[in-house]
Amino acid sequence: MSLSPVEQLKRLAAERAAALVKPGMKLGLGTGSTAAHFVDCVGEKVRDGLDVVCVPTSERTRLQAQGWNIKLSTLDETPELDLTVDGADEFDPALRLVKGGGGALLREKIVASSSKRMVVITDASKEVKLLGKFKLPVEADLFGLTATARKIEAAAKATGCAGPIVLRKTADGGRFLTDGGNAIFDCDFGVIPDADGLALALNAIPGVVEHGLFIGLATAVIIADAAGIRVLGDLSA
Ligand SMILES: O=C(CO)[C@H](O)[C@H](O)COP(=O)(O)O
Repeated sequence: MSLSPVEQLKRLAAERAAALVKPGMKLGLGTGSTAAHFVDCVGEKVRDGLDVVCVPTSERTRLQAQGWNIKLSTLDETPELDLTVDGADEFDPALRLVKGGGGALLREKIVASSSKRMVVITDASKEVKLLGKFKLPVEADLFGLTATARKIEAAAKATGCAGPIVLRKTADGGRFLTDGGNAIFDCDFGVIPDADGLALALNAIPGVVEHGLFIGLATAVIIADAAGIRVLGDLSA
């Protein structure tokens, strides 16, 4: 199957990450079109005899991994992982991420935080100096959504940003629900001048289940562009 140029870059980044996988490892499998290439790479290795056990971050990824006969586990059975590989919607030079474009941010964050290393794979289009080009996904409990949205607005204002907050919809206009049954607000705050402060402020809102700011989780970012592979951070950390 021939891949479009951008899919080729995603595949290249995924292959670099797959080179980190060693027999016996416990892996977290991310969600999204880039992470899907990594699942394919792991699947090919498993087909060739590699023995690993993997925890998927979404039902979508679980189904894809099952298609490859990848041995799957849960964080209840396997609470500590060696390596998680996932995509991102954007990343900054300090390896802070925005994630959740695919709606899997909660499980992605739980899995990444249960992992010794989180390696992000991406093409160069996701690189930013300051986070905020991508609308920040915030996962919220269905109870009291309007009240929660107001608190999110206040948290943004208190940390120097503002903008429309829209409840995510499905393609056919229904309410988008995560694998955990929650809603997602897509927050168009523009540049986020204080991502650390905003993350803390969002953490303090009771109706917020999780948000897409991943801070202090990624240990490396593998970036594929026309010139080849670039790495931010430490792949061995
Ligand atoms: O956070 C995510 C899903 O919740 C994805 O990693 C993110 O949306 C990037 O996806 P893609 O690789 O398709 O651009």
